[in-house]
Amino acid sequence: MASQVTFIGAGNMASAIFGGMIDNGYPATAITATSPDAERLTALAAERGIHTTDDNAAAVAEADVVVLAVKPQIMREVCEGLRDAVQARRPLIVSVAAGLTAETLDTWLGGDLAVVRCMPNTPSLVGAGASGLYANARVSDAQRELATTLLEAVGIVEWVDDEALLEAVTAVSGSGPAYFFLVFEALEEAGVRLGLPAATARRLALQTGLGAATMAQRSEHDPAQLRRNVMSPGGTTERAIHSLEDGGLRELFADATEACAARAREMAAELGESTPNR
Ligand SMILES: NC(=O)C1=CN([C@@H]2O[C@H](COP(=O)(O)OP(=O)(O)OC[C@H]3O[C@@H](n4cnc5c(N)ncnc54)[C@H](OP(=O)(O)O)[C@@H]3O)[C@@H](O)[C@H]2O)C=CC1
Ligand SMILES: O=C(O)[C@@H]1CCC=N1
Repeated sequence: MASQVTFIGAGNMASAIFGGMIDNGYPATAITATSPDAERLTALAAERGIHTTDDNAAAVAEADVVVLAVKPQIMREVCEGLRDAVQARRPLIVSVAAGLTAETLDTWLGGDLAVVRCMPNTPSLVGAGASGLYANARVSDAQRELATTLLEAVGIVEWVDDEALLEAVTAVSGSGPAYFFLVFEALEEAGVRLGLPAATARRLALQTGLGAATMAQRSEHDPAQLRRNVMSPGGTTERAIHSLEDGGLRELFADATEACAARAREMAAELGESTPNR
């Protein structure tokens, strides 16, 4: 029988994950989602066939997995409201919230729980996500598999064995979609400067990004080799790549990801400061 999965919060990230699960054949009747928004719950029940309720604690009573999918700023209040129900049931806790450590969540929920912490990214909303996952010591192999199944419903999953590495995951893939969006913006602007209509430049830039990523995923060659394959000696790409390298592109990415990871650490400290038992 399928594990009972309860989503606390039925917003973008939660609906992407349970939508992906259902599309992959997971029984909708084994899924419950909660929200304070009654209209949203009615629509979700009708469209997806899942159970819905505005009572978080009741939704946890029979759950095998509880996915915490509310904003980090309200997570403490939500967890404290769930504490008794979670301690009575002791389900696997899966959090997709940015910046909150497994230990902080465990403390807010009363302690001694199996907690999986995820860093997803927004392309999960179109089934092309990339998530980094970390499990605390209480998570069993079967629970790891379950967490993998949930997050693989919206993309690829990479496990890290040190929670601090989720900062690196944030720097590469959590925040990463924004880097590529910036590149698309810059490429479109550059195309317009060279005379292309904006719509044409955008379509060409986006399709090129999609094509390059698809090709790199399918190829037996690494991205460096694929890049060299485009760079005919003495040709146009060579000039462009030299210009990007001379402009310090690699160093810019190193600096940007360092800054991102540093901010992830700061945010964890800021959000963790409100931990009751610290
Ligand atoms: N790495 C990344 O890029 C991403 C990370 N995330 C993480 O995912 C989490 C959810 O984000 P996202 O889905 O975008 O946010 P949304 O605002 O779309 O979803 C949060 C949902 O929680 C509901 N909610 C508010 N209060 C409660 C409550 N007390 N009990 C139950 N539900 C409640 C909200 O309802 P209402 O709107 O009515 O208040 C809303 O539907 C965040 O913690 C975020 O950090 C998400 C997206 C990407
Ligand atoms: O920018 C942020 O803080 C969040 C975390 C990763 C992506 N968005």
